[in-house]
Amino acid sequence: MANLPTYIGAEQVQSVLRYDALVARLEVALGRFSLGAAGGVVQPLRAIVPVSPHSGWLLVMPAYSAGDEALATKLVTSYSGNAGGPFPTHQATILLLDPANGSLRAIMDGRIITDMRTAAVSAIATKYLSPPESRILCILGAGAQAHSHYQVLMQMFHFDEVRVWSQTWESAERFAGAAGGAVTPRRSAEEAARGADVIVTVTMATDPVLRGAWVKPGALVNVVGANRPTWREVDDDLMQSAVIYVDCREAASRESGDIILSGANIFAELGEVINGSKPAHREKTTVFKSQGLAVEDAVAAKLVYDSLQ
Ligand SMILES: NC(=O)c1ccc[n+]([C@@H]2O[C@H](COP(=O)([O-])OP(=O)(O)OC[C@H]3O[C@@H](n4cnc5c(N)ncnc54)[C@H](O)[C@@H]3O)[C@@H](O)[C@H]2O)c1
Ligand SMILES: O=C(O)[C@@H]1CCCCN1
Repeated sequence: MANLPTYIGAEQVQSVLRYDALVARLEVALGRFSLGAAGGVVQPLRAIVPVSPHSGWLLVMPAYSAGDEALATKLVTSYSGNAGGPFPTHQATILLLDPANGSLRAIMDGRIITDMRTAAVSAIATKYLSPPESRILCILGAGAQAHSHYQVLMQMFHFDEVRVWSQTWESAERFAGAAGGAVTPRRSAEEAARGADVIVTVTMATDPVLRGAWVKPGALVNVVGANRPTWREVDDDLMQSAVIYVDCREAASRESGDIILSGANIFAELGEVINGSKPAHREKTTVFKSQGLAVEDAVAAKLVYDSLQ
């Protein structure tokens, strides 16, 4: 009889998942994804179920990567009303299956993986697209993604100065306190963003929190939030003046308000830059629009599972 599936909780995921290994795997996975059928990644557009009475969303995200022997689906919920309460705004579970026979191998916490793989992908975008000798990092938002982005970006790059802005001064101060000396809270998004070389937007905003007028020419903006067709995190000015990179053309064109409502042209997928088929315009102002890909979760979950064998 087949073995029962293993349950892998958040603490266990956290104890084995390391950014260096994750970034390396995701860079390969993004490259494969952007090769199309030749890359061996199968990933339909995710199903998104509104839970309207509770202002929530359920996203079902399946993917298979032949090169990684990873078959999984993530169930992730996004409930902005959970902010400040006992439940996180984003909660997730990943089901990892055996591609050889379709049997369930593991049921795994997906919250830590969501936080870490999203930040790791932004770090890969930063590696390819940020201006050389970037010194100042700006983080808009102070939640789970702000923390994971801070961790991986400080691990992979050298920033002399890190600024954070959030909806409330208290949350920005709390973030700075938890992060340690290098981070200073700012009173406004404009104050935080002006002069920064790399900007990360990781908010639950539905209207722009960042204006193109504040962005230093040549900077990279990793736009991580506003993952609904009517939601915005950045304004038209930025979207129309920057070179736009995305994780997945199809997802960005269908799900991202910043892409759809600005009418901005997508220049390339990050995987195309990794594969060398599209250039990285480091000298220009760039936006990396991240929507989040199921293949990132599948590869991360396989990495966790293998680390525990
Ligand atoms: N691209 C991806 O792969 C991906 C993956 C996971 C989460 N996300 C998105 O990233 C964003 C951050 O997620 P999180 O898990 O850190 O959430 P979180 O709830 O932990 O943090 C959200 C932050 O945004 C701030 N905020 C909320 N409403 C705001 C508003 N109207 N204006 C400005 N700031 C506001 C909050 O104060 C908080 O600091 C969300 O939009 C989420 O859906 C994207
Ligand atoms: O890829 C993800 O996991 C997230 C979930 C929340 C909405 C945006 N994308």
